Amino acid sequence: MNASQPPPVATLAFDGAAFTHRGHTLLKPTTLRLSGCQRTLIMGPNGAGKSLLMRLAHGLLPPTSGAVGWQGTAPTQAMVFQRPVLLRRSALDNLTYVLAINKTLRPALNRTAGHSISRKAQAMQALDKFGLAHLAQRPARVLSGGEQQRLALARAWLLNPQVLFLDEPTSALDPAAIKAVEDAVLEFHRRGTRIVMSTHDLHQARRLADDVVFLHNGHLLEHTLAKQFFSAPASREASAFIRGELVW
Ligand SMILES: Nc1ncnc2c1ncn2[C@@H]1O[C@H](COP(=O)(O)OP(=O)(O)OP(=O)(O)O)[C@@H](O)[C@H]1O
Repeated sequence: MNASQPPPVATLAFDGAAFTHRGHTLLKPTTLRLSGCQRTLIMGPNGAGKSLLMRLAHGLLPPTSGAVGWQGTAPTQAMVFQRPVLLRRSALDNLTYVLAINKTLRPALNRTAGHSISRKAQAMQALDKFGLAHLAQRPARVLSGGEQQRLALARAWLLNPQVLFLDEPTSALDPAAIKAVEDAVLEFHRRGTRIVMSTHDLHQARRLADDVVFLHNGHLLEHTLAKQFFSAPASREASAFIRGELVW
């Protein structure tokens, strides 16, 4: 293996993992393997269980039965939500805070010509990368939806995660902001980050997916290569969803 290549990412395993709340099984027993450094898109109509699956995968929720875990060393992870969770501070301070509390950071940002650079300078680099440098002093919570999402991505960028989870990150954004998020996702992936992202946007999935996990009503119906999913889906529900006929 080339010394500059990132180490392979461990496999995420769902073994009969289910989530039940007040007697309702919202995610039926699910067995799934997510391996390799792919871009996996979790798809399905509203209420299918996409966010639940993402939260179980990222460890934010424990399954009520079955198991979810990494085979091998758990990778470093970050998650970007539909509505970013930002601190009541400036955009810049949201990033310097992350730098202060985390030890594993993007190495290229830690050094300039062999010298370490300040947290503020690293945060400014990340803001600049995501087109937010002019908004550094603006309170994060008054930024527009698209700007907040880019700030969330800049924060994730600083963490240099091996796996990035994104839960419908573009559902409230306009086309230009959607493109900015998609470009960022592609760049994360180019730099060696595994992507697991939920969306109900078929066009977006066609643009981004290597493989697709399709959920309907809490059931995992398909996990297949994107090409196959879009050309010859195996389930009736996925066929209807691709034709735009399956609303929920
Ligand atoms: N923590 C929770 N406790 C109770 N019910 C939940 C919880 N999380 C999700 N649900 C319910 O589980 C079902 C699936 O929700 P989920 O948010 O995973 O769907 P989704 O596929 O992400 O939908 P959307 O596209 O609308 O965001 C919904 O009926 C939701 O109300």
